[in-house]
Amino acid sequence: MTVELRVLQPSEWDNWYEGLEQAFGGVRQASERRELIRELTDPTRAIAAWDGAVSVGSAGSFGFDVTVPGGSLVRMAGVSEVSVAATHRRRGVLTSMMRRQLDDLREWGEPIAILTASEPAIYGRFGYGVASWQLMCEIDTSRVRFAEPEGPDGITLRRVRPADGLAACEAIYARTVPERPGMIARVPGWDRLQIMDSAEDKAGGSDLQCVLAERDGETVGYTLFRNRPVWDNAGPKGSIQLTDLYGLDPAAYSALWRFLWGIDLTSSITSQNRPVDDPWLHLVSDVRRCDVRTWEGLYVRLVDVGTALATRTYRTGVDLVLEVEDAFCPWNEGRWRLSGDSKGAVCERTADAADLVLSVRELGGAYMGGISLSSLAAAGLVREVRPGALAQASAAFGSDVAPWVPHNF
Ligand SMILES: CC(=O)SCCNC(=O)CCNC(=O)[C@H](O)C(C)(C)COP(=O)(O)OP(=O)(O)OC[C@H]1O[C@@H](n2cnc3c(N)ncnc32)[C@H](O)[C@@H]1OP(=O)(O)O
Repeated sequence: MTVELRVLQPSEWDNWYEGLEQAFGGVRQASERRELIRELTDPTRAIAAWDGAVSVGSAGSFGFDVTVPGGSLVRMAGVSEVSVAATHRRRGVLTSMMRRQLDDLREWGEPIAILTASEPAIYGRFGYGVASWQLMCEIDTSRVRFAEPEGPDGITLRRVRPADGLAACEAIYARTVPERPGMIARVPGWDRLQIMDSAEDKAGGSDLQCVLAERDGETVGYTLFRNRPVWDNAGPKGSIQLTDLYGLDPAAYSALWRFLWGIDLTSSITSQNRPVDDPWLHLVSDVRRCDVRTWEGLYVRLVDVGTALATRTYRTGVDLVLEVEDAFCPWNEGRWRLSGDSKGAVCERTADAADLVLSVRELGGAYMGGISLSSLAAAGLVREVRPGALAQASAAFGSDVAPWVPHNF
């Protein structure tokens, strides 16, 4: 077997994408979704692995602007479309594509790569660290009360067709992007993916539904969801499957949750991906009956440690030397002095003694402010050399708002 890696040619896209679909189980996606993905895929950023004329591997990336702690947007490579044919697995094809991709990103001057993984065991070896958790829930709305704060909110709700409400929803989404690390600014085209409504998206549920929250004629929030009607011997037991819910203020946010809670003939709300500090957790009468679970969400890989650490700000002042281990990208190895605060940062090579020793994977994990360096140290993954350095670094890297990635890619 000789596998050759090449940049994808547009004419090869069908072959390449079919290989990807095969690797994920062989179910062909709806043509509308396929065509949109084709449009969104930049072939010049996509790696194709070929065994003769057969496409046996894929690895793409999208250029995204992502919020980092402090609120600014930083260009990152959103790695996706990764697959190796079942006939060619466990022979190093993925490893060779990851090698090529990280070399390319370095050459293109893109200091950070991010992804969400199909399985947690895959990407740590390439220097990706878990940088956020996401919350899943199944709320028993027949037993759990939504204890909304009292007071007039002036909110009215309006149901619209998702396509008709898209511009208003996207305007709300855009306003929330700078408020939370990990949020990805929408690139034109990706908004259409949000309201795609093929049979595979519905999976037994209704068409996608959209409700806008408005105050004085201004949109101040929205929710996208499906209703999945279920009846059993005891009567109706439908479920609301929540896709999106954003409110610009507490009143708009609560009004949307209250609305979902009260939909007749349903007794649960489920979501696969909410932030771990979602405010509704404080507004329910019985959080145990909300069946809250967590998954790891975003993975971060610092491609160029110096540039990456200098592109975010720090919650408190920091001035210390990090000794970084990075076997897969050895150009990052060695000691870096990081000095910064809430206004900006500098990170440069130094010959000074190390204050903290850690691998690039842990540094990527801590980058978005949601995984504390102290907890990584407690796990034995960060070593404090100078007493006090860990507390200083952990406070500086942290974020008040948990990182979260609601944007699929
Ligand atoms: C960002 C995204 O797109 S996530 C989507 C990832 N794609 C999928 O999950 C689709 C289904 N799976 C696949 O296509 C393939 O199994 C891949 C892409 C995950 C792995 O491809 P392979 O070519 O088999 O990986 P490769 O041979 O380079 O493996 C490198 C190492 O990772 C390990 N590894 C690879 N995949 C997995 C896995 N799913 N679980 C655990 N270990 C894994 C290998 O055992 C190997 O370990 P070793 O170095 O200790 O021997």
